[in-house]
Amino acid sequence: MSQSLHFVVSSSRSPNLTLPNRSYLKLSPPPSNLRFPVTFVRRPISASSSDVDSNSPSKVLVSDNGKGGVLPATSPEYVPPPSDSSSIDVDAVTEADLKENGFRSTRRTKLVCTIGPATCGFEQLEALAVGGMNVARINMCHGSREWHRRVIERVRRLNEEKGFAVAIMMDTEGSEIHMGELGGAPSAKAEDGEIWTFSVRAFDSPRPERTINVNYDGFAEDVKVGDELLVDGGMVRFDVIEKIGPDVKCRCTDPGLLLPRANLTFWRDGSLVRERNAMLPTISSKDWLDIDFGIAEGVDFIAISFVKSAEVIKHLKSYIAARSRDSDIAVIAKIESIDSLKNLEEIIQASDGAMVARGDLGAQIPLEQVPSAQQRIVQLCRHLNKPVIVASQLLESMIEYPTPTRAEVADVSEAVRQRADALMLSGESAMGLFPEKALAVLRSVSVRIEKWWREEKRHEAMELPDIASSFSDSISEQICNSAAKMANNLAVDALFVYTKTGHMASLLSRCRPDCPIFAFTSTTSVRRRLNLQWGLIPFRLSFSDDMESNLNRTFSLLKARGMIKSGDLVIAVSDMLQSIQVMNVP
Ligand SMILES: Nc1ncnc2c1ncn2[C@@H]1O[C@H](COP(=O)(O)OP(=O)(O)OP(=O)(O)O)[C@@H](O)[C@H]1O
Ligand SMILES: CC(=O)C(=O)O
Ligand SMILES: [K+]
Ligand SMILES: [Mg+2]
Repeated sequence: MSQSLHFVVSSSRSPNLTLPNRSYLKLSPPPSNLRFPVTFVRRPISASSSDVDSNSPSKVLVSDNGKGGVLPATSPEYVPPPSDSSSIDVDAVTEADLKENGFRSTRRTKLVCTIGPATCGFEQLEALAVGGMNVARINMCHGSREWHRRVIERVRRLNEEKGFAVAIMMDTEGSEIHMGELGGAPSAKAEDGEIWTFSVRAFDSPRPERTINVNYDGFAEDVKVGDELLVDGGMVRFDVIEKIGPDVKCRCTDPGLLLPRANLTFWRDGSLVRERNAMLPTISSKDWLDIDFGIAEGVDFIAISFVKSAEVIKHLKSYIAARSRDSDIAVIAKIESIDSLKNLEEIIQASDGAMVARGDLGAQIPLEQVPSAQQRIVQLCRHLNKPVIVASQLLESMIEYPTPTRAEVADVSEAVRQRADALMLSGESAMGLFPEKALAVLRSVSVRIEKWWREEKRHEAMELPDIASSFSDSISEQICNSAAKMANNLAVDALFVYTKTGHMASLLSRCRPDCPIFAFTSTTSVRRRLNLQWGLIPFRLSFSDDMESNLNRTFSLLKARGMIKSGDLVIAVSDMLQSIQVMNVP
């Protein structure tokens, strides 16, 4: 195509217009059944180089060497272009990836890293960002607020100084039952047959031998002699043998390492016991203080642990809306309890995203039910257009070893094949010996499985249900579905979406198209949030309502930085003008 083909479907938002339920737009012949004006224009789109910010440096920081390794940063003094109206913000890693590997091999699956003692330094955080971390997660179960504040500060500085858009996710502690600290010890070993005391009493240090504090006051009343007590979902097991007031004596039946603040569950006749602890609030008083902290620090996501119902999500969202200036903190529901599975659809509907928190989920339902629960949650999230994270033990052995087990690679592959939005590292990045290597494994497995899926055309003919709640939403949804389908049929190089709130970008992402989606948005907070969603490459760019000038500017800016070239075929949509445009980059 030497000349660009440019067609616009425009509609006013008149409610009298009816859009056929699923009418995919075809290039030729023009659709005759659409009842709003359709214009086809054949004309080249011209780009003027005067728009290019001549100051934008486009030095390459790093790149993937195609074997899953990272080439070292060559330019530590890299300064990103200034965020003024004439520039476009994208990080150096994405830029290098696009230039060197082309659009097709960009990674679509996003990566979340839990930050802990192994990764909290500036250089360590930078290494993770360079290695592809899209979201940094801080877990309020561990560390002080001051510790978390410093991590947030460093991530923000990294974004400002190096042009990254790493988002921050704060994860609440929740009212789970867990052990206390081990008096400063990193762990304690429980041996087979040993008698340990679990008590709601707090102890002065040093902690009495073989004694563990439990954070839940009702513990001794809820458990019964004969119950089985599981630490961290079964890493260590005890039988309850005697109750003496606040103390519960237990015999170790599966020896292992007890870690500070490890999660505790108790089981009776093969099922999880949910006595009064089932009445514990999802958001504890400590969680509310942490949430206030998160709002004040302007985190991008708040993940709520042990969600039981949609009500708590709605409650938190209204709390955030009342307190946060732009109320743009997204709420992620962690699916890790039996109740959350019972109320799954309502919970996901009320949330801005979900996490398959397999660690605690596997301590609440039989392990063999976790894979089907994962598949159900991932599918439902995609149907409802909510980003979904698959979390816990993806590369657990890499806490200690530099290579993963084959089974772990297969597990990561399965999550990628399910087209989850994001994969998460927990202990691997928080306290493991090989955080960067673990991240590199997630990256290379993602890229490889995504490619395999495209080559084999393994995309299931997934009919996405209509989810729009208004007529204008319905137009957006149909446009995105059609644009994604056209992008696959025409094998375009990239989809462009100009979006203020990110909604159109997420609708495109939901279709999981073969090509990457360049999402242009004018605010840095929306850019960071889009970083959690499958296939989106978020750019910050100020743009107008005039799509032609937006496109011309974008082409000039991206061409000047070598990120696209003349002849690339692009489909563009926007949430200002409801249109689909197909064109070659001039
Ligand atoms: N901020 C921190 N300070 C110290 N250790 C941490 C921190 N964050 C995580 N860790 C360590 O990494 C491990 C894994 O982290 P992760 O966030 O998965 O926590 P978790 O305790 O398993 O609970 P959750 O169910 O909330 O994920 C923790 O058990 C803890 O040992
Ligand atoms: C991530 C988390 O909370 C879990 O897997 O339990
Ligand atoms: K947590
Ligand atoms: Mg959990």
